[in-house]
Amino acid sequence: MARKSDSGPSQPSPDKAATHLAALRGQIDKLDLSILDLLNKRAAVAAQIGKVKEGQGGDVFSAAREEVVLANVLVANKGPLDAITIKAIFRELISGSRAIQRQQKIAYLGPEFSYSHLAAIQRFGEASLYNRTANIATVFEEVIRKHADFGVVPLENSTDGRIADTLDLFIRFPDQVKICSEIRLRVRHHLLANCQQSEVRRVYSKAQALSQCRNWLSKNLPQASLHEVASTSDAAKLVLTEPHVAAVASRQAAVRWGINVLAEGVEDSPFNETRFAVIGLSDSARTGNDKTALMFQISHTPGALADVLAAFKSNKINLTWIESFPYREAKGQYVFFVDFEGHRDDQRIKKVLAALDSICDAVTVLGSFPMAQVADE
Ligand SMILES: O=C(O)C(=O)C[C@]1(C(=O)O)C=C[C@@H](O)C=C1
Repeated sequence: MARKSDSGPSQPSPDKAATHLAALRGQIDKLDLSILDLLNKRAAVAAQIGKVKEGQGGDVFSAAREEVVLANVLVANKGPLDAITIKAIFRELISGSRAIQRQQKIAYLGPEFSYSHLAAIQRFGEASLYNRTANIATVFEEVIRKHADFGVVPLENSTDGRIADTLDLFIRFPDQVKICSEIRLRVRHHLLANCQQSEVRRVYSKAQALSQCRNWLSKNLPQASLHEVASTSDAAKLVLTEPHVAAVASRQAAVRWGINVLAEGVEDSPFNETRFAVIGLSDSARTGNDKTALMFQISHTPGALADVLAAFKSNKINLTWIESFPYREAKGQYVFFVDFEGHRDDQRIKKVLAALDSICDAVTVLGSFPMAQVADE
């Protein structure tokens, strides 16, 4: 008597499977053409919007509108594609729309594949033109001189706190640039090398990246010495020229220079994140889920800072960031930076800004912008 197979449901014959596969691929080919048609119909509408904006002298990039577009599709999405995939698809779609309207030039702190570059691509997609600069001051200057439409500058990271150069530049150029968008980038570091992990003798990276991976490196590469270089990209390039060398850098750097990823996610903190500001000549319209950034100076009198904080408290405004920064022009004076929930057009924010005007020696609104979610690089 023939024994029943215990290997589960019977498999279709190879011929049947091949026919089925071809039929499914045929469905995908047809769907792709429909999607392509819809993509170009959408792009044609975006081109018309571009003409309207041109007539009004409006900006191509609208951070507020892009938030709404993304929220609409994410709420409507029933899968099986996940939110990360939908976001990535729409990011590139919108990037393409902007390029049709007028290609946007984005200045960022280089080199290529620095985390500033990755953050810029997160926000502006592949269809924008990117202009790398040697320092953060040049990003500000490029925007002010209108050589770039926008600039991407780091504000703070979760391990080392504020980025002093950026805060200093907001003080040096008050009212000349505005923050129109923020980018929160989940920073993942990887160990890149073209030798075995046991053969690594030297590890290169930027100072912050080495400090963010210190525990992992001492546990997993006790035989290697650590060396600071100007950027994670420079570190990756050294892997190509020196033997027994590894770099702590991004996945994109590994792909760009054809280096193996020996270990992924070697950062010590699972919450390693850098927050960036997108600077332009104006800030963003209200979305209902916004933040505002400002800097202020107060007199050296008892309770002056407490009065400022009390104005936020009495208007029930949640602060999301506060930093004090030495003011170079006057010894012993400080400039305070705060971010809080709400848009400068909200009634309660207008109230608090009016209160700060009477308490502070100087107040500069750096901009209102949509509150960002953390994005994976
Ligand atoms: O709605 C607009 O203002 C558009 O230009 C369209 C669009 C989009 O593709 O959805 C493109 C660029 C803007 O930053 C926002 C949205």
